[in-house]
Amino acid sequence: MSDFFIPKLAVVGVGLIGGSFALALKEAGLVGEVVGIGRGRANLETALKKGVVDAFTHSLAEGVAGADVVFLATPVQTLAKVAAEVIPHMKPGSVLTDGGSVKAEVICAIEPLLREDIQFVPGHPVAGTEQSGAAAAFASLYRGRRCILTPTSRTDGQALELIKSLWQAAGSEVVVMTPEKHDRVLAGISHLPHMVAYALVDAVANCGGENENILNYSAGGFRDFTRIASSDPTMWRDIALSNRVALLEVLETFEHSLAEVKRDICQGNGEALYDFFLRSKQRRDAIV
Ligand SMILES: NC(=O)c1ccc[n+]([C@@H]2O[C@H](COP(=O)([O-])OP(=O)(O)OC[C@H]3O[C@@H](n4cnc5c(N)ncnc54)[C@H](O)[C@@H]3O)[C@@H](O)[C@H]2O)c1
Ligand SMILES: O=C(O)C(=O)C[C@]1(C(=O)O)C=C[C@@H](O)C=C1
Repeated sequence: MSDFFIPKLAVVGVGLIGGSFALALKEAGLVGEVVGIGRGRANLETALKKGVVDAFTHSLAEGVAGADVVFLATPVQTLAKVAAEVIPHMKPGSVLTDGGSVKAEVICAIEPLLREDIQFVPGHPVAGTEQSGAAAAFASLYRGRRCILTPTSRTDGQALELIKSLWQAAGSEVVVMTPEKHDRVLAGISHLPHMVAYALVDAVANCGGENENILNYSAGGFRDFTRIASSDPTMWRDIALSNRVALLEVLETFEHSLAEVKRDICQGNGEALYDFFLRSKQRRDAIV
């Protein structure tokens, strides 16, 4: 048995992220019992049936009692509230961690709530799909992906190593960075693309006029580009609001890029358009 076996894991919010974490650790043989905590009974029953959790409860206090690790996987703007309810009931020596997509605001809200005898390791698996709920969870979600951990000066080194080992066991490469850098990077590579995808669907839906839904003619290009616009609106509302400063900055940069394309089209400047498209093609080709 590994020296970081977790006898009891509590997962608050048994959806895509929390459920997949539980499944990955179960598959790796690193957890004993998994208790799921949530609000919707049907989702928790699905989780139980799929073997994502071994038991579930609607009570945060009951669910986290005796747990060695508590993983928070609810929408970003609920994390601090959930943490406030969970922390008083956690076992001394246990570790609290999370999978929220925004870090600085969440950490600022959670750290003052911590007790001396529990540790907090903020994290974010950079992996997901446009699906949500326990039905969407799968054990290999994190395989070959990155997980970013954002420790602060208050984060305990041993707890950080434990959570790092768990994500590695789930198949992820673990990267450590500051919460502020995390939020800037994610604003660009994740939050902006989701805003653009939602806006694109809206814009194209409005292009056909009142009597025609031109989305019905959409093919590969539109569907590939907008897959992520099928993501959960609650999750993305929370991310947009919690990372508003970094997101507004990248939205402005995006507006400049779009304005450049628009200007070159307007001026019939084929050379500039070609150079612009080539530069972007080369940059994208280099990462896929
Ligand atoms: N979906 C992704 O691609 C992705 C990737 C990385 C991180 N994240 C982050 O992980 C977290 C969970 O996302 P997800 O995709 O698993 O969402 P999800 O909707 O699949 O699961 C979230 C679960 O939390 C439950 N929940 C909501 N509020 C709650 C509360 N107050 N108390 C208890 N349970 C509550 C919901 O009922 C749901 O079952 C979010 O913070 C999200 O930003 C998502
Ligand atoms: O692949 C997807 O559907 C995702 O949206 C996953 C994705 C992203 O890559 O932007 C979304 C949000 C996260 O916090 C991390 C990953």
